[in-house]
Amino acid sequence: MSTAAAPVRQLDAHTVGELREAAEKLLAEFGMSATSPGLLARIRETAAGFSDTLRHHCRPVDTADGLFVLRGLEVDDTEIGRTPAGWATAGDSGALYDIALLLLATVMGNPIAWEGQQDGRFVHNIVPSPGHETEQTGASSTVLLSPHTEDAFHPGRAHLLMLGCMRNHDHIATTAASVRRTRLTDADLDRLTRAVVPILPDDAYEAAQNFTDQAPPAVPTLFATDDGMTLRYDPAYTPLDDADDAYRAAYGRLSDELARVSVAVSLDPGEVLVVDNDLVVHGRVPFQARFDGTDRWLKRASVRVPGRRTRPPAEAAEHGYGQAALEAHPS
Ligand SMILES: O=C(O)CCC(=O)C(=O)O
Ligand SMILES: [Fe+2]
Repeated sequence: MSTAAAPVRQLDAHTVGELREAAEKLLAEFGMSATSPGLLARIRETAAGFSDTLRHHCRPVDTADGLFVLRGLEVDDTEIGRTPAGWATAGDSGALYDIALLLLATVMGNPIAWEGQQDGRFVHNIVPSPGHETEQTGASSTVLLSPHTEDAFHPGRAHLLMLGCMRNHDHIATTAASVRRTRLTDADLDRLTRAVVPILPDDAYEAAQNFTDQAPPAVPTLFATDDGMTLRYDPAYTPLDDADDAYRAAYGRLSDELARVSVAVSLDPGEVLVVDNDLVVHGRVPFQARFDGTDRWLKRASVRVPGRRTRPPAEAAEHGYGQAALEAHPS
């Protein structure tokens, strides 16, 4: 893994001010709730009025890295208070940044929330939680969070994943690997674009894991678009034992390639990592949590981009294990 610099989009002071003032105004107007329908409507209005400069910084990912870092926002380490001990007790901690993230997300597309995840909130708190150290979820710490497509089990998953950093004293890196940087033989590409095995719901979705109404659909790992390859990948939740040897071997070579091209991005407070969830798989290095209120703390938003053609049309028929995402801005 390399720590090669991710493409950075630096916001100038004026544009940061524009974003911050808008977020402060909405927070003052709506109190502390980051998800009321009234607030969401005002977020949409406000984002529509943003300057061309701010909008330009929110343009789609435009390199094969499949990601960028928005830099310029500042986070006052004292003002934000203690890192919550878990998402369930986070409440409105850092609510200003929930709103700032939703404003940016709304410029990029339509933020989504899942009823079955973090109480249906549009912005998730990603913090290490005692008792969850070794899980394959964002609450883990001592294990490597292996590279995955976010919400890979679902056809309505995000096109973009945004991770905004509140605190990261120990410089713990998010990992990211773009399928557009991998090299695979035509034979492997051919195998991996076939629908052979399903991707099952991850441990963040208890209700989906109990869904037994219909069989899990087999889905392709890779999909060739006019603009290049996209991927849907979550090995920890893919029953590869059900695939034949040739498929397993090809999948293994894809995993090796993703590891080879993986970059480590250690976010500083105020930075927002934007990952194209169709091009890039992300994860996190293992770390020792502090559990003393000063732990690493990220805010996460998921965004759909209307009209994208990065996925196989057959996805439209998938049941999504009974889960549905809520869109912040009804179309
Ligand atoms: O903690 C991180 O850097 C990433 C965690 C993750 O996979 C996520 O938030 O979706
Ligand atoms: Fe993730």
